[in-house]
Amino acid sequence: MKIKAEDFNVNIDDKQVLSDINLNIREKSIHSIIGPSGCGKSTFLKSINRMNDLLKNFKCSGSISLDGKNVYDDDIDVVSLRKRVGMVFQKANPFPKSIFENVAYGLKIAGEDDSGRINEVVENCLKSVGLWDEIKDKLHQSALKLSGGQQQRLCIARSIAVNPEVILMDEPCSALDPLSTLKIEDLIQELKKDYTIVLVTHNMQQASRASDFTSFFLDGEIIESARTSQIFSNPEEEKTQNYISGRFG
Ligand SMILES: Nc1ncnc2c1ncn2[C@@H]1O[C@H](COP(=O)(O)OP(=O)(O)OP(=O)(O)O)[C@@H](O)[C@H]1O
Repeated sequence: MKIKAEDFNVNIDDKQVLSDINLNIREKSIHSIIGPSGCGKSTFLKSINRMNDLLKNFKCSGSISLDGKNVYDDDIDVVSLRKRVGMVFQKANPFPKSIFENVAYGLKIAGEDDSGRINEVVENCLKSVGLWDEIKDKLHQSALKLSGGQQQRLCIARSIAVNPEVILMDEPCSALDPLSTLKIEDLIQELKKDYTIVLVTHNMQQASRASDFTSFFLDGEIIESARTSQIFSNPEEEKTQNYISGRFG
């Protein structure tokens, strides 16, 4: 397993937000996390690359392993962990810099100073996210002038530029129109060849179209985890059935 959560618990401000999470995420698969608002989806996602460390009053126990090594071990370097485990947020958040600089940023921070190499990576990443043809003549324009869907693809290009192993996506399409959403979903399928993807989504159709495995969270617990086809056609738990048929949440 690429990622393995074992008896993972989170408290924020003395409130238990995640309880005994046990979850396996396979390498080069797309794993959706679904569940009603406030059930702990984002908290779990951000625990994988320790983004929650930035929160005050965050406490966790149990483990989340990446390739068998607990990311909460004392000897883990959080900067290199976040390089291995990239993240794409709900609202596209390009830097207020040029398109080129957005993609080149992580490489430069990592010390790459060969401009030929940087140009090559920027071009390849923009091609991977299907943006190259649209924007190759305006690489030095501000990224903020792109449409929302283009900005989100740019943010995905930025995250893959540093060659991560896992990409965490927190409702990456929630601010996008249906056409841009479909483009991102197609892109996620392409990315699966090279990366392990964990996708938090409110959109049940998206989870069923886009992912291989799905976990249903409720009140900080995992109710059910299975192949996506099973979760949506024949869930074992009544609570899952109720949620996917829109009876709550
Ligand atoms: N920074 C924080 N400070 C205090 N409580 C928090 C914080 N972040 C999350 N929580 C609490 O943790 C619980 C889970 O929140 P989380 O954002 O993980 O849920 P979610 O399932 O992703 O919700 P949504 O679908 O609405 O984004 C909520 O009760 C929330 O109030």
